[in-house]
Amino acid sequence: MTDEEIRNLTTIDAFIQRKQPFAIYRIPGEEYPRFLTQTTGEVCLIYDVKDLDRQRGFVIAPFHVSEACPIVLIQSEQPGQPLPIEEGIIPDDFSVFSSEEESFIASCSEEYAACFHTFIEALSNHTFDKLVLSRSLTIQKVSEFSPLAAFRIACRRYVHSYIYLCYTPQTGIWLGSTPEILLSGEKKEWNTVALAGTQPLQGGKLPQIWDDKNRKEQEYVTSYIRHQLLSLGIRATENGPYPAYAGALSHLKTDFQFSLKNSETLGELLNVLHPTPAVCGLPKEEAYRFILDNEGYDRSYYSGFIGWLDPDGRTDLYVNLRCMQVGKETLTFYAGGGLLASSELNDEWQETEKKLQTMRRLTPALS
Ligand SMILES: C=C(O[C@H]1C=CC=C(C(=O)O)[C@@H]1O)C(=O)O
Repeated sequence: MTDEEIRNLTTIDAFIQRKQPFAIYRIPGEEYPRFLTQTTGEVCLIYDVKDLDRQRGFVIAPFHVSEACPIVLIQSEQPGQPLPIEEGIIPDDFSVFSSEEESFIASCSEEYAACFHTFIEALSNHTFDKLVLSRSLTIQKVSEFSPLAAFRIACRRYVHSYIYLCYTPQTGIWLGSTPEILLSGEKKEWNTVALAGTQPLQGGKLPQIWDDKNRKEQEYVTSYIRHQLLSLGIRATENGPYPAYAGALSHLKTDFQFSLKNSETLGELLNVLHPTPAVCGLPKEEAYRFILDNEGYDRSYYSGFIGWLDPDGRTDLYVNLRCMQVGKETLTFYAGGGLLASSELNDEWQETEKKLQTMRRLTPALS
């Protein structure tokens, strides 16, 4: 493959045809996306988050690890290399919806309503303090859909988010734009965030007033992360909560900064953090089981985590939110929201509709 071919990524389809794993990702604040591939051997399959200790590579981890849905590690020799993608790769006829044209489904599906009531009952009887209910939406793929063009548009539109497009034979093609760091850092300086609570931007600006439900939802995540870090003897510096950008939405965010004596046990740390109550619930283990038993569909790699892991270099792992799986004929979008006992069915449905739009607005309209 020539430099020119990589730059224009005309060979992306060829990678998939050859079943060659790759990832392209754009870290917020960086100008160019980074590209990596595994040129020899098979990707590494891992069946326990703890086994990520001392591993290096591009990680694609599911919400729930199983035989059918393992953690996949693309073992590239080096981290992604900056790739100046040309603007010209976005076809002229690629329609990007403006927010006025976006189509929201006003009333919720029966499946969602049934799950919502099951979840609310378990919250009202105090079995749980918080639960995250999610869903997927599958649409037919139009022939003009190009994952790479969608990736490029996402980079341009969602400057504050981590954008990725990846493929392995085990996971298929995934594309996402996530605002949530799970773990990032290098050497002695590390970060994570507590991100929850959702409001649309107001005239493109961050909303400054947040109601009690949103604040409480986010506080649960903050105190969980504080507690989990302390369980490993990690005392973090906290900053927040403050409103942060996430595409056309905003969330409340608290930053955690901490040092690690060594980075030999990042797998153990990830196992303690994942899944946070931003995607799961409290108490953690019971909420995890409850979601697997009652959500009614398979989250697959949505609400898992994704990104470059390197105990001897830099790590940038994000929670896999606002994502889609690109099938042969279909596109499947995923989104969820945190529920408290006081949550309202329609509000929560609308919130998932807005989150689904993050990816939907990157796809050409069905004619
Ligand atoms: C679970 C999702 O978002 C999480 C992150 C930020 C805000 C959230 C919320 O307000 O519910 C969710 O906890 C999702 O996008 O699917």
